[in-house]
Amino acid sequence: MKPQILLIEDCAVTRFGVVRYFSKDGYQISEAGSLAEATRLMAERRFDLIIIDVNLPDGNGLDLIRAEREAQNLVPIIVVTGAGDIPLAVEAMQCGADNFLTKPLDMPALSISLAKSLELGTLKRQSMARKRMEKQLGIFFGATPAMQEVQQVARMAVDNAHPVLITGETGTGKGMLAKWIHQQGCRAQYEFVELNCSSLRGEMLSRELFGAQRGAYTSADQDRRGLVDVADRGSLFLDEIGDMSSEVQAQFLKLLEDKTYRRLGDVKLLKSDFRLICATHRDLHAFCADGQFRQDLFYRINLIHIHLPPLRERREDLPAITSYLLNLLGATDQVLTDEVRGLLFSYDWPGNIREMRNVLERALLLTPPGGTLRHSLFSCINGGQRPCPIHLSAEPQTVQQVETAHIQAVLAQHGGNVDKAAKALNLSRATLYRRLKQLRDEGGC
Ligand SMILES: Nc1ncnc2c1ncn2[C@@H]1O[C@H](COP(=O)(O)OP(=O)(O)OP(=O)(O)O)[C@@H](O)[C@H]1O
Repeated sequence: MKPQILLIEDCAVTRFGVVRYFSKDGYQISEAGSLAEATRLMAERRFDLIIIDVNLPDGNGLDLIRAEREAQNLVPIIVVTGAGDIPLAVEAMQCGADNFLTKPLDMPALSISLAKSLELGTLKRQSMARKRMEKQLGIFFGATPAMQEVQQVARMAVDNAHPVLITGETGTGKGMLAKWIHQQGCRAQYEFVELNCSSLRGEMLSRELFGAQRGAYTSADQDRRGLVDVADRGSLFLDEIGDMSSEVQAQFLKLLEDKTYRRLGDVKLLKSDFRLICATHRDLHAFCADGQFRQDLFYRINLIHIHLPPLRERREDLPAITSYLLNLLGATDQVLTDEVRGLLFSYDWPGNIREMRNVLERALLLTPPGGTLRHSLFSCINGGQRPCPIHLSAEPQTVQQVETAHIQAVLAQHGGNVDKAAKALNLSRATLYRRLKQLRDEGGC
């Protein structure tokens, strides 16, 4: 990606010289002859560096520097002043400019300053991204073959720019995985922009995505950037894409195909280079079949598909996930007894990892200092109703149902410990794993 530079300078000759000199070095330079023009360009696009003259026909460049820094914008700024304006240059540095040069411009000196400031900008963004990342939770993958595959595909997704579609029930970690993919990749220093498509309908959703020009609708008193623009060079995460209304689906498909879009009420075509990650708990195949979701859009977003299995289909991971979450919640001293493991194992976790985290959090609050989780867990799972131990029903059952129930009961009895359960069932560990997988594939486990 070419570094995008905004040159704000009212002298056309100086602009011409700078553009000619730096375009051959692989920089993409946009020109503005006034503050108003600069503000318009900055509303449309993100720049990696700004070169600004202090005295402009419609105002003072210092005001722009102040506004950028107040808005916590880290873009590096180089100030250009006349030789006699040194006090102004000092003031510009106090306002947050990164460097200054005097006119007439010495191009090799500007070239060095440009390279250094760009490097500084990258370092600042990386440090911000690292801080953001540190605040976020780590992600737990798990050791079951299904989750190993998830991890493998997710790693492959990190290394390329194709759209990713993450499916799975609520609370399985779709949002977390989307963030993880963004943070591991080369776009991590730019924004991760998240939008839940089920929360907004029709025009509201397209306004949010594509932005709007001033006057496009009654309360639009200024130009508004869309999230597609904010995600430029970063990632755009569209959660619950299955709920996107059909008119927005058509607009979004056009953006993916043409790589351009228009703000609401605007005629100008805009560009944004974002990495697309989508998630849904819906069955998009079924949605396509009954016309609720566009097949062509589905093909576009489904290049890399990652399905996160629900917790009940990977019970073998339960003890490790529990320990992981307890660590995360600061309860490193809690020991998982076989009884607690059995309890966790005998519940289906319809809310998946989110529910498990909430249950553990609540249980820890109810546990007296130095106490064990046991009793509080019983009251927190399943709204205080102790989960029933798995037992054979009085209804007639198939052999497969009986076998499934028996395997689950034995695993629960041994706190999800596959070794112990296999011994009790007189099976080898490998056979038990194979049997579990087989029952799952048949929809029994
Ligand atoms: N792999 C994981 N490792 C650690 N914690 C997880 C993991 N997956 C989910 N969680 C926990 O569950 C919570 C919910 O995760 P997330 O929002 O990513 O799920 P989701 O599948 O996107 O849910 P929804 O479909 O309801 O939006 C997270 O905030 C985190 O606490």
